[in-house]
Amino acid sequence: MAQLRVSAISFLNTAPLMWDFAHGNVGTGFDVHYTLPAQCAEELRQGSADIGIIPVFTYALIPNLVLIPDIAIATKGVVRSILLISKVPVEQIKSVALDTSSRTSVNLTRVLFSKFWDGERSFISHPPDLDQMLAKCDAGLLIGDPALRAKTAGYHVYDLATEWKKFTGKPFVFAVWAIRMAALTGNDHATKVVEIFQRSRDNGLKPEHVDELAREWSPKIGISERDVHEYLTHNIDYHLDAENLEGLALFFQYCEELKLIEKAPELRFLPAHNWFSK
Ligand SMILES: C=C(O[C@@H]1C=C(C(=O)O)C=C[C@H]1O)C(=O)O
Repeated sequence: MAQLRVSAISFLNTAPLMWDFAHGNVGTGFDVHYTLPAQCAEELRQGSADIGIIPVFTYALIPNLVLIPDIAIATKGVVRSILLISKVPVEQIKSVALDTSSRTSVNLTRVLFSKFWDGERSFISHPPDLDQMLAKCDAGLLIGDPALRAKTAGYHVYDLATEWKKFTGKPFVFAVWAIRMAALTGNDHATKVVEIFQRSRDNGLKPEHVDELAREWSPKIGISERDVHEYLTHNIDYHLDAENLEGLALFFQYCEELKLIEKAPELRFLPAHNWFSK
């Protein structure tokens, strides 16, 4: 039986989701590798990966994907790792350098400027290097670990999930586990995928495992164990509950309005029971 190729994200925020994979508790059915969000989506699009924790924006662009229910990288409020860092207050920003790793937050930035921050700005894509970004533009968007590490003293810092919540009253969803339908048909592991990925998330979020992740990641990111702990338990929300789905629906609606996507996609979920027959 072929292994399912899993494209995972190398950022701290996905570490709880990957707990069982990192600790060998899922058997041999999965071939996991780690990359950046934009590349993760690209691998699913090309078919070089079967399952990926894709930027949710790209779900609207890639056909024939299904989602694993109730798992997300989301936030109900402050996210801490999606930052617009600016030399000037937001109303005065004319140009923005957007992190090349991102597909969701770059479009969240466009939505916030268009709908709530008074119109058009110029955008360029740029690798996540804050000094270089701010040498070229008024502001830079950083996501993930580079945002957690960024030295922001002296700049105006906008947490984009906080801004989204301020304007819409809703949570924000950044990433979801998506599967190429074609990869599941006839694969022995297909029937267990939902259970395996949800269990891995639940194990990763057990208090003793969050403590372990905090010890492991604190020196890697250069923030305190307490901050890592807080980030994984309070900032990031790992569930795709009804409230998060509402936030997601509104984001897709705005993306459609602004013609960033052709049409807000219908969300299709993999059922948790034995659905695929061999
Ligand atoms: C909250 C985050 O969500 C990320 C943001 C993404 C994006 O902007 O495309 C994609 C995947 C997520 O890992 C983060 O990494 O900081």
